[in-house]
Amino acid sequence: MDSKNYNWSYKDLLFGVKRTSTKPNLIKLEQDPNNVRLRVLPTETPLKKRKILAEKIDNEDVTILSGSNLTLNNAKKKKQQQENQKDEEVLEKAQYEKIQHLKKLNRIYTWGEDIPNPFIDFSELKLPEVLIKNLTTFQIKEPTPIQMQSIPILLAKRDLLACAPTGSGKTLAFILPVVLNYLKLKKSFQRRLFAIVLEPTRVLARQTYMNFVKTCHNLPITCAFLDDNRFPEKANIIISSPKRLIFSWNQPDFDKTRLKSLRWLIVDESDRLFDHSDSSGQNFKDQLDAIIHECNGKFLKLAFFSATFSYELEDWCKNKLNDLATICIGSRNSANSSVIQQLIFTGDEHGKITALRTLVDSKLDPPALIFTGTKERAGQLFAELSSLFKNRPIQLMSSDLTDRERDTLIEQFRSGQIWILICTEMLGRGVDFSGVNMVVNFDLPTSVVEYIHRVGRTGRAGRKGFAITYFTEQDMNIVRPIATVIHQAGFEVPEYTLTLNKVSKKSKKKMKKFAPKRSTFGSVLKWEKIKKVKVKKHELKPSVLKRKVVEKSDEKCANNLVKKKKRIKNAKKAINEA
Ligand SMILES: Nc1ncnc2c1ncn2[C@@H]1O[C@H](COP(=O)(O)OP(=O)(O)OP(=O)(O)O)[C@@H](O)[C@H]1O
Repeated sequence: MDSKNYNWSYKDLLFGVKRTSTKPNLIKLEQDPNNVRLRVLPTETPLKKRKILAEKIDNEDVTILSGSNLTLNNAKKKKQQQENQKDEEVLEKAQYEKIQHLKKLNRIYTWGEDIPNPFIDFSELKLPEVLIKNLTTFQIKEPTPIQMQSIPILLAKRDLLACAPTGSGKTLAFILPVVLNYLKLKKSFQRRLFAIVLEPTRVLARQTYMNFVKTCHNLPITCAFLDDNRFPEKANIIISSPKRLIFSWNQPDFDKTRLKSLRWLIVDESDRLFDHSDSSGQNFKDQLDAIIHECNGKFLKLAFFSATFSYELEDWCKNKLNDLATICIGSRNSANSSVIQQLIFTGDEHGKITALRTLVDSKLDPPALIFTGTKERAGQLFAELSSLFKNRPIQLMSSDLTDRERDTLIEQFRSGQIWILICTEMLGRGVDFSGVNMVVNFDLPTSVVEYIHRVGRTGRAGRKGFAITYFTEQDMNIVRPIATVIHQAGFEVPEYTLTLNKVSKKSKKKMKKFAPKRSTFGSVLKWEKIKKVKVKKHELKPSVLKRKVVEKSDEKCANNLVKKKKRIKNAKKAINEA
C-alpha cells in the first residue's frame, strides 16, 4: 500500500487549508485497490448465512473469512500477523505524511516531544451543542491554523508557547480549550477558580473578557473581568492585567487558598509583557514570578500567546517549564500577509500632512486608524484634520480620557460611527477592530514589533487590509528594519532604505523609553485651543476627585488623579501665559 497513491483534495479556507473529507482521520482504504478490509464472522455463524453474506457483499475490498477459515495453522497465523503489522505501519506512515502535509500547507511549525496532531474540523472536538451554537452565532465555522494546533496541545494539558500573526484568532485558541477542560471537570470541582488570563492593558482584558462571555453563553461557567481591587468571589475564569491581579491579592480580605485550584495561567501578548517596564521600575517578569509563586497548585499549566516572537520569553519558558510545546504559524516577526503595505517618503512633517490630506480626500477607505508617536502629536493631528475635514467623523483616543470614555470611543469606532480614529501605541496591540480597512502610520514606528502590531489592526480574520507608513528625513536612522519587513513581505520600498545604516542597540534602547524628536506640523495653536476646551470639560473638582478616590479605594489611583490635576493646572497656566 503506497501512501502516495492517495488522492487527497484540499480546499482553501478564510485562514488556512483543510482536507475536504468529512471524516479526516479515517484513511479511505477503498481508494487503494490493494487494500483488503477483513471482516471476521464468528464460528457459530451458520454455514448458510455465511454463504448468503458472501454473495450479498459484492465488494472487492471485503473478504469474508468464515469460521472454518480461522483454523489456520501457526505459520499462517504468524504470516497474517506480520502482514497486519505491515499494514498498520503503512497506515501510520500515511497518517504521518498527511499531517505533515497539512501542517506545511497551513505553515504550522512545532517544537517539543510528542506534539498532538492538529485537528481540521470543529466536529472532531465533540463540542457541546451550546458551544457549537455560540461559535456559529459569531460566524466561526472552521478553525484557524493556530487554533488547529494549539487546541489539541492545551487539551492534552501541556505548557505552551505560541506565536501566530495578528488577527489570526489566538484568543479563541486559548478560550476553547480552557472552557472544554473546565467542562470536563467533575461537578464538585466546577465551582472553583480554574483559569486566570493575563492581558497587558485594561482595554485588552475587557475585550478578552467579552470574548469569554460570548463563548460561554448558556454554559455553566462564570467569567469575571478584574476591573477593581476585589478578587471576584465565585468566578471560574478571571481576566486581568498582572498589576491589577497582584493588587487584588494584597487586599486584606483575599483568601489565598482559592488559588490552589487554579489549573491554567494564560499570558496573552506575552512578549510585550516581558518587555514592558512600568514607572515603578517593576517589570512583568517580576510580576509573573510573583503570580506563579502564589499559584503553585500541583496541576497549574501555563500558556503564552503573542503575534511577535521574543527570544527572552522563549528562554524563560525553556528554563521554567517542563515538557514545553512551541508553535509558530508562518514566519516569525512578519506582518500579517492579508495586509497590503506601502512605505512613503514625505520629506518633512509638512509633507506628511499634505500626503495625509490627499489620502483622506481621495482614497481613504474608512474605518481607518491613524497612529502617531506621542499623545501630543495625536492631539495636534486631530486638530489639523478636524479643521480640514469638518464633516468627517474624526476622533482622538488619548490616555487623558477616563476608562469609560475610552470604552465608548472604541465601541463607536467598532460600530462605524467614527470613521477616523487618531491614536497612539495605546491601541497598537491586540485590540480587535475586525472592520478596519486602513492603518496609517503617520509617525514611523520605532521598532519592527511595534510596526507589526500596528499594521495588524487591519487585515483581521482573513479580511484584506491596507497599511501606509510615512517617513521623513528625520527617520533615516530608524527606517531600515521596517523597510526590510515590508520588502520581505513582497511589497516595494524605496531601494536605498534597505541599505541605510542599521539601527544601533543604544538607539533602540533609547527609543523604547523616549519617542524620537520630530518637528511640529500644522498649527500647534489649533490643538492648544481644542485642548483648552477639553481641559475644562474634564477638569476635576476636589469633591469629584475625592469621590473617585473613595470609589476606587486605590491609593495609587488617587495619586495619579492628583498628578493629573497638577498637570492640567500647569497646562492651563502655560496656555494663559502664552
Ligand atoms: N475560526 C475563526 N473563524 C472566523 N473568525 C475567527 C475565528 N477565530 C477568530 N476569529 C475572529 O478573528 C478576529 C481576530 O481574532 P483575535 O482577536 O483572537 O486575533 P489575535 O490573533 O489575537 O490578534 P492580535 O495578535 O492582533 O491580538 C476576531 O474578530 C475573531 O472573532
